[in-house]
Amino acid sequence: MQTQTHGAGPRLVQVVGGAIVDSLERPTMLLAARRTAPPAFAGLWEFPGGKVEDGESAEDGLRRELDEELGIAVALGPEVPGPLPQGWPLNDRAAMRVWLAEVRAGVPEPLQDHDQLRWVSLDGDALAELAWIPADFPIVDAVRRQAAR
Ligand SMILES: Nc1nc2c([nH]c(=O)n2[C@H]2C[C@H](O)[C@@H](COP(=O)(O)OP(=O)(O)OP(=O)(O)O)O2)c(=O)[nH]1
Repeated sequence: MQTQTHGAGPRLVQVVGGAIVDSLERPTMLLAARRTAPPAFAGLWEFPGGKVEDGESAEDGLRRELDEELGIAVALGPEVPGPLPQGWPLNDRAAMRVWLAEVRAGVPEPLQDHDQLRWVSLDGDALAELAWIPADFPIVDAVRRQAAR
């Protein structure tokens, strides 16, 4: 697991997540993934991804997690920048960097850590009505704004 310090700031576990869209060129749908564990997060929706390992870049960690969890290879698009150098705050111990991404090989399946995947329109209310992990709501908003550019 990788933790990062920035100046005198706190050590945060670095998590990475994929905002997988149907097309980086013209995004209309986002792939949401429903977690199976731990109990506090089971049944909530998230950006597939996970913790960056020691010696691994954030981007490589994201590619590895998306391969393990969904069985896909992706092309990464722009990062969805958060307020911290480590991306988006998740809790007092972890923050997540998020990239837009497009599937390049494979068909996403819930192989590990999820029991359901769902393509949801970036327009309209359906996305915000999903039961996301609470920390993810501002990220979902930012993804929508970035996808609309
Ligand atoms: N992947 C992911 N994790 C999130 C999101 N939002 C959020 O608060 N988290 C939290 C949940 C976990 O505490 C942490 C990520 O841990 P994880 O369990 O996905 O990491 P991992 O796949 O590397 O799993 P492990 O090795 O610790 O078992 O970040 C999100 O959108 N995606």
